[in-house]
Amino acid sequence: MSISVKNLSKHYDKQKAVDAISFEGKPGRILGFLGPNGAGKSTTMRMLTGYLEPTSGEAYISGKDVQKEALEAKRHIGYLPENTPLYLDMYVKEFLKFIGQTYNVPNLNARVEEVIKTVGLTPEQHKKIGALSKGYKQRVGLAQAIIHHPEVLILDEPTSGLDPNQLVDIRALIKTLGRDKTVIISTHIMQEVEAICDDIIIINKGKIVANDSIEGIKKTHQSNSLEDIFRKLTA
Ligand SMILES: Nc1ncnc2c1ncn2[C@@H]1O[C@H](COP(=O)(O)OP(=O)(O)OP(=O)(O)O)[C@@H](O)[C@H]1O
Repeated sequence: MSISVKNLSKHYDKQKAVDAISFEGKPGRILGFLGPNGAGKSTTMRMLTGYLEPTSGEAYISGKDVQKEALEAKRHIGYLPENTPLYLDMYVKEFLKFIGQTYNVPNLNARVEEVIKTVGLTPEQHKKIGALSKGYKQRVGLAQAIIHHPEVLILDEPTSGLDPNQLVDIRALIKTLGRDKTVIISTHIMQEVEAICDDIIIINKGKIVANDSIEGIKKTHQSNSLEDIFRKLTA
């Protein structure tokens, strides 16, 4: 499995932000990681990427322990954090080259050109990042996440704040990127899950309350509405 999580927990004092969760992410599938505000989504994502130390439990990316083999694991991870932190004063290409260098990406100039095309940044490629619209900034975020050919993409609320047109474009892009990667995407937007995800995990108060394919969860709950199922499981 490209993503394997075993009994992962994060406690803040007495609060169990993430409480002994286990799940797997499969290659070529997009996994939606859903939950209400404060459920533990970002905390899980940050532990998966090795940026936050778990209180207990393990996470493996492409077979590498994110704590014990952090550098190896990071080579297989493309991460788009919530609110996409970017260097606004850098030019698009300058930034992508900078990120590519940190991963020692071979033939970097050609790879930068390639990712710019892949994410649809061509018309804006000569601008400073600070001058881009939110949708194009998000494309830069996705470009930096894929530049080193990671097997696993971890996307934390990748479409928040986008207008309806950009939303459709970025979702289509994620779907395309997901064909040959394992993607985990955190969101609380049900239409997003319907539009792009194959599998779904619902987390509530730090615990997993559902883990199934989209068809599977609808069948189990005898409902076609993910919104109703979500409310039932997280109320
Ligand atoms: N550094 C921290 N110190 C204390 N509590 C924290 C810290 N980070 C997160 N928490 C708490 O852990 C819980 C889970 O937070 P998390 O950000 O993972 O939720 P989330 O599902 O991503 O929420 P949202 O949808 O609002 O982004 C929340 O109750 C939050 O207040």
